[in-house]
Amino acid sequence: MSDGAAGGHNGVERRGVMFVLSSPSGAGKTTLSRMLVKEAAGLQMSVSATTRPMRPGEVEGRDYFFVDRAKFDQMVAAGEFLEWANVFDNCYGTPRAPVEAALASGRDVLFDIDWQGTQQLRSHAPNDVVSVFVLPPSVQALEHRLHTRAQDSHDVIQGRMKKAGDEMSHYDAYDYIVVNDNVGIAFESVKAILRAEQLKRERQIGIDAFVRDMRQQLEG
Ligand SMILES: Nc1ncnc2c1ncn2[C@@H]1O[C@H](COP(=O)(O)OP(=O)(O)OP(=O)(O)O)[C@@H](O)[C@H]1O
Ligand SMILES: Nc1nc2c(ncn2[C@@H]2O[C@H](COP(=O)(O)O)[C@@H](O)[C@H]2O)c(=O)[nH]1
Repeated sequence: MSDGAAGGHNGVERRGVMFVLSSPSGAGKTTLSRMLVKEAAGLQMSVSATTRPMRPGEVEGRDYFFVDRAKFDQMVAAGEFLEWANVFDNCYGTPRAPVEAALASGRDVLFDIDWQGTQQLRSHAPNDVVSVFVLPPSVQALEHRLHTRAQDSHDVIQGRMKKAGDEMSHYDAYDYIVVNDNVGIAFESVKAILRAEQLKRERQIGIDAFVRDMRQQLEG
């Protein structure tokens, strides 16, 4: 799925996509994001900062930048976030600098963020954001996934289940909806959306010159 240098498709310069996945907690965003980053060369995961405690198995700088509330507030005040929000009583924010650097070098960026963050990103960059809402196949499957992930306490899981309905109510602000029942099929769907969005004419900013050059060769 690689586009090669500078995000170009067959040598045509292209604007990077800001590819957002949101869902109720446990529907499978992190799973799908990891699969996508492995397969889609040129796609960079945005690593958020959070005040949430680290889960077993999480790695600083890979899963999140784990910071305390004072540091988070300082980052907000310094304008270091592209967006930030309070989710499940913790703060989460997208560091601005890595995203801007990736987009400037022609890479696509993948965001695993909630609906509030998506709204903020969309207001900053309406033409670059492509958003996908991931739904679980059922409420029972969602709860089962949160339990089998086995990384949160019973109380945390109950809290997230209580808020799942609220999170889901924002599905209609998203460009695409993917039901994550079979993970392989959901992955193929998300990958197809990214590919189609990369190929949109308006994102292929080098296409005019590319066609002009060929026409000149044909005419000359
Ligand atoms: N299609 C699927 N079928 C069965 N289990 C799945 C499927 N997709 C993901 N899972 C499992 O469900 C659990 C939750 O998935 P994941 O952590 O990716 O969710 P998430 O949406 O990122 O949650 P959060 O918002 O809390 O970070 C994980 O244990 C994952 O392996
Ligand atoms: N608005 C933002 N939401 C974010 C960001 N990073 C993660 N999230 C969302 O928070 C919840 C909970 O995540 P978890 O890792 O504690 O399970 C989930 O919906 C994420 O998508 C962010 O930078 N901004």
